[in-house]
Amino acid sequence: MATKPFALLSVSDKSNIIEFAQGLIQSGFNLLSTGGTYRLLKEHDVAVTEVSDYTGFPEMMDGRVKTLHPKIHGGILGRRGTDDTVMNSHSIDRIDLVVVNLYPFAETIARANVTMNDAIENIDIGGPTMVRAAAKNHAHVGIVTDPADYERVLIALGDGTELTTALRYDLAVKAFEHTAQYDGMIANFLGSRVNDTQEPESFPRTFNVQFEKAQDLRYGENPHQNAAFYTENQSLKSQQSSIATAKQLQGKALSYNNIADTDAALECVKAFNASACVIVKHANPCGVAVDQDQVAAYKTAFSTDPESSFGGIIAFNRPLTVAAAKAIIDNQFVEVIIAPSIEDGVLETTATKKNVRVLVCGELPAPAQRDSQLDYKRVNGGLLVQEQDLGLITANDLKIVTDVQPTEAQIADLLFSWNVAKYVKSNAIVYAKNQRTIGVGAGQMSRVNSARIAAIKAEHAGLVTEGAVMASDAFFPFRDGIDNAAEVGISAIIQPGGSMRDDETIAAANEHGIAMVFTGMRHFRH
Ligand SMILES: NC(=O)c1ncn([C@@H]2O[C@H](COP(=O)(O)O)[C@@H](O)[C@H]2O)c1NC=O
Repeated sequence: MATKPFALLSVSDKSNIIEFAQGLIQSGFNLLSTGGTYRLLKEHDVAVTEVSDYTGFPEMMDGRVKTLHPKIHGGILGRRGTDDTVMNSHSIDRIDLVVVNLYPFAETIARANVTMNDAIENIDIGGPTMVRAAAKNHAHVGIVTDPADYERVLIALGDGTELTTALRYDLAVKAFEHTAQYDGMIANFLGSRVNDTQEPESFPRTFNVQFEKAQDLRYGENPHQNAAFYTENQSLKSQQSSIATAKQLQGKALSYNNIADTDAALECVKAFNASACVIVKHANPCGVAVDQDQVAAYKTAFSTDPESSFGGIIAFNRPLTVAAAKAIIDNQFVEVIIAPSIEDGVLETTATKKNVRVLVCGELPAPAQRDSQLDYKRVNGGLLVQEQDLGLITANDLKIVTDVQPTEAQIADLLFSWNVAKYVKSNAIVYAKNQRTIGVGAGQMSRVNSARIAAIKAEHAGLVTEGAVMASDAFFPFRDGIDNAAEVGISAIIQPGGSMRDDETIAAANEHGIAMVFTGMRHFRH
């Protein structure tokens, strides 16, 4: 029987494995390794025994069977103290540390034109078996699945081969999280195809995604609700900027509602190519403006609805300037400011209101380049899953349906208001002029009431609706919405069209001399 325990190294991602192996030898381990890992270590003069020499069985079936042997699994799973006799009688040595990372299934299925055979061959079997065995026996065995842990494991080992109970437990939880995510990915891939076909046919039969806790929250939407913020598992996470990638540079801890509203503001500001400012309150944009001058963009957005902007969330799609930060801090109570980055000096400016949360999220993708993510909505006892609404409309997509043709300036404002309406809860009505909102009517159960509210808000803010354009996130079921728009002086309307009474709304627009365009795309948001 070996006096020193074994560490078994079998890794697909071989980064830093040589240094780690050398460190393990110094700590007092003998090393066991599978083919590819063994060869790499040998090439670097690391003393190591090949698993096949130890078990007496060659690796076979193109690597499908390498470590699946009682001498390996007995060495990992044997209960020290309880199973010593049986281990001795079968010449099974202790394997006290298992270092495994799995076949790259995620990378394989992400490749264009991946074949089903490639995917199947990249389903690791022996690796997860060892990972789960070691994690189960964490009372005695350490399991390392992430090269990022090599350093802390070597430090913890020092000159010995024992890890603390706490570290073994932590590594075991991480190992089960790793295999759960790995198997979830496989189930999603196979479960969204029928009969071994290459192309996905549908959403998977079971929906398996892993979210990692980013932070505990003080409470949820209300103080009597516990809450936490989870972000998508690293391997699935989009690389694009989002609330999940954002870094907080100053201010109080983010609340549940802050995170939800910041997401709404950031996703809305991403819709604009030009420099824009979006102010969100209770998940709805209450002021939006496009202006190269960031201070002007902020001031104009704010002036749409100063009352609602109080305690709002403000998002920019350009680096935050000192001047814009100062304009905000001097002007209003704000919960969160988020921008791709900040200029030098911004934090000195915002520090005067130290509770204000300042976040940077990294450069934003162009509107047409946004990653397609899935949207989830929990219902009691279930989950609704859909593709994110990233539908884009350009001037070329617009169908002019009235006698009056919109001018170029009106088309620009129609598209602006359409972009805002997409981020306003339905029924959504947005009045806009000169690339700024004039009034936003959100979340009403009848469309005409949203239109009335947009007009009331404009009046309240001292803004003129005469000559403004109007966006409606869905078609007008009756002509009353158009009549209402005419009453407040709306000059052009953008809406999806598609109602059985489109003729009536077109006739109403013609009667009032309003230009109207159809997008053919609806943007309900609940
Ligand atoms: N089949 C087995 O018994 C087996 N044992 C370990 N592996 C995997 O083989 C990989 C390492 O292989 P190599 O050292 O040959 O490069 C690791 O990702 C490990 O998880 C196996 N491969 C697949 O199941």
